[in-house]
Amino acid sequence: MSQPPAAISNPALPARPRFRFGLLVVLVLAILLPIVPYVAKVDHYVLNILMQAATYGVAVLGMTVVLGYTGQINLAQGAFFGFGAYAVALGTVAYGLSFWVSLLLGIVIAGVAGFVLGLTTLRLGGHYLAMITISFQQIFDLVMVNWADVTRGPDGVAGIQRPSLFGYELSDDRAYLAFCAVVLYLMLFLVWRLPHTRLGRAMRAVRENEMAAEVTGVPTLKVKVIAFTLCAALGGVGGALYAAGFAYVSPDNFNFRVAIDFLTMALLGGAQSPFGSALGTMMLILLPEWLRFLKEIYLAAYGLAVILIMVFMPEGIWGIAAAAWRRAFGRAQPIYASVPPLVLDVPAQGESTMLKLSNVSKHFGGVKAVDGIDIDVARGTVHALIGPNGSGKTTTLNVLNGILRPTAGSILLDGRDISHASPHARAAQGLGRTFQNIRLFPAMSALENVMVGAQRENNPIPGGDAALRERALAALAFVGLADRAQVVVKSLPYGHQRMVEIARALAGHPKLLLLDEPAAGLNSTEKGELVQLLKRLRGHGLTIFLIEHDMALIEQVSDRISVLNFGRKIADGAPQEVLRHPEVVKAYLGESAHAAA
Ligand SMILES: Nc1ncnc2c1ncn2[C@@H]1O[C@H](COP(=O)(O)OP(=O)(O)OP(=O)(O)O)[C@@H](O)[C@H]1O
Repeated sequence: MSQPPAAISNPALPARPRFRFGLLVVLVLAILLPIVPYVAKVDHYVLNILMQAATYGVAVLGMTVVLGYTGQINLAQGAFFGFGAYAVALGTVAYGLSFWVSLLLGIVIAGVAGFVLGLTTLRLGGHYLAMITISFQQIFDLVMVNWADVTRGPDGVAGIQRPSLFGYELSDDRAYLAFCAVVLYLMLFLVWRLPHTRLGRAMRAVRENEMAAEVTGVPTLKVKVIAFTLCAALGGVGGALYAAGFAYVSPDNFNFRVAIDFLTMALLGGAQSPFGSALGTMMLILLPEWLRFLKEIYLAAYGLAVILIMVFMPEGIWGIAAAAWRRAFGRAQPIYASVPPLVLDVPAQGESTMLKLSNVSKHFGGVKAVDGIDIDVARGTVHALIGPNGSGKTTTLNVLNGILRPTAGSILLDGRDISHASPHARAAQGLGRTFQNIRLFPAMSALENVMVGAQRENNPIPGGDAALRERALAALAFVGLADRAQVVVKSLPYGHQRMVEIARALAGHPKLLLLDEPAAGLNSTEKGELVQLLKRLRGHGLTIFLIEHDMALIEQVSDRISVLNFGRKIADGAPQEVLRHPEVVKAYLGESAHAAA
C-alpha cells in the first residue's frame, strides 16, 4: 500500500504564548519536598506524615489508571498495597531476602493478583465489580489476620530494614523520604504520559463508551485487565515502600478503610489526572492534622469537608483548577495547513460479495426480531437496508458486528466467517460502524476519537503515534473537520459529531462500512453534505451497508435495497424496482393505502 507523504507542516501557531508557569510551580514544589528536611529543621512526626503521603501517593496513582483513565471501580487497592508491604516485610524479616528482591516480588504478586481478579471479574461492571473488589479486600484482611503461621496475624511484622542504594544507607528518614519522592515522581511521570499512548487512548475510550470502543476495535476486556494489573502493581510498589518506611506492618494498615481512603484521595484530588491523585493524597493525609484543633467535632468536620468537595467538585480539585487554568492560559488550537489525502485502500480483488448473510436469525425469547434473512452485499456498492420501525434493521446491524450473537445463521465478510468473532475482532477484519444514537468518546478531542479508530488491529498503517495522528487528520479532513481536530467532541454541534463518527470508522480502513441511520437528526444542508460524502466514498470503491429512513437519501445513494418487515426480508433489488414493490408499499403505508393505490 502506498502511504501518503508526511505533510502536516504547520502544527501550531499559538495566538497566545504557551504558559508554562503551572508546570514550573509543580516542579519547584516537587523538588523542594525532599530537600526541605535537609535545610530546615523538620521533626520526625512531619517526616512520617510526608513519607505516608509519598507511599500512599504511589498507590493512589494506580486509582488514576483504573478509575480515572479506564472508568473501572477498584475497592481492593488496600489489599494490593498490602501485598507489596507484606512481601517486603516477610521477605526481608522472615526469609532474609534483600529489600530489592522483596520489592520486585511484591510488585509481581500484587500485579498477578490484580490480573487474576481483573480477568475473572471485569466482564462485570458497576455495582458487581464494586462488590467483588470489596469482597476481595475483606478476604485479604481475613487471611492476613488468621493465617498467623505465615503472616504473623494481628501482631504484624516488626523490624523491617530500610535498603541501601548504591552503597548509600537509606536508614535516615530524610534520605528515605527523598527516595520515596523520587519513586513517586517517576511513577507520576509514567502515569501522566500514559493517556497519550495507544494503550492510554484505548483506556479512555473504554471509560467514555465501552461499546463504541469495542466496535471501533479496542479489545476492551484486555485493556481493562491491563489497567487493573497496572493499578495493582502500583499498589504493590507503594506498599513495599511503606513497609520499609515504617519498619512495621499489621493487617490494620491494609484493610477496607485504607482502600476507601485511596478511592477518596483519587476522587477528591481528581481521578483523571495523576496530579489530582497526588494532590488528593496530600490533602487527605494533611486534612486531619489541620482539623485537629477542632477536637471532638474534628471527625465530623473532616467528613463534611470531604463530602462538600466531592459533591461540588465532581472532577476533583485538580479538575476544577486545571479547567480554570486552561480558560485563562490555554493554548491556541493548532492550525493544520496541509493534511494528506485519505487513502481508503479498498482491495480491488477478492470475493465479489463483500458481505454474505445466510439464514441469519436473532430471537429475543418469543420476539423474532430477525428471522432467517439472506442478504448479499456486493463489493464496492452502497446497499441500503430499510423497513418500518421495529422491523429488525438495528438488530441485524448489531448481529453483524458482534454486539449480539445470532440465534442461527452465518456471516461471511470478504469470504471469511466472522459469525462467532467478538466485535473488536470484526473491526480488526475491516468492519467499521456508526450508531443510530451517536456513540463517540465525549471527553476526548475529535482527533483522539479518530485516532482510536486508526489504531485498530491490522490497520495497514505504521504503528507509531505520528502515523496514527496523520491518518486521523486525513480522515477528519475527508469529512471536512480537520480544523476542529483539537475540539473536545462533546462541544461540537450534532452534525459535526455524526461526521466525526464516520471519520473514526474511516480511519480504520474499513472493508465494509456499516452506517445506522446516518441522516437522523441532520438538517437539510447537512443531509446534502452527507449525500455528497457517501457518493465520494462510493467513488473510492468503499462498500457501504446502510440503514436509513430518509427515502430521498436512499434513492440518491443506493445501488441496491433490501427491505425488512417483522424480521423477514420481503424485497431485495434495485431501488426503483424495490420502492414500487407491492409488499414494500403495503409494509410502509398499510393494507388500506396499498389497496387504494
Ligand atoms: N434487546 C432486546 N430485547 C427484546 N426485544 C428487542 C431487543 N432489541 C430489539 N428488540 C425488538 O426487536 C424488534 C426489532 O427491533 P429493531 O430495533 O432491530 O428494529 P428497527 O427496524 O431497527 O427499528 P427502528 O427503525 O425503529 O430503529 C422490535 O420489536 C424490538 O422491540
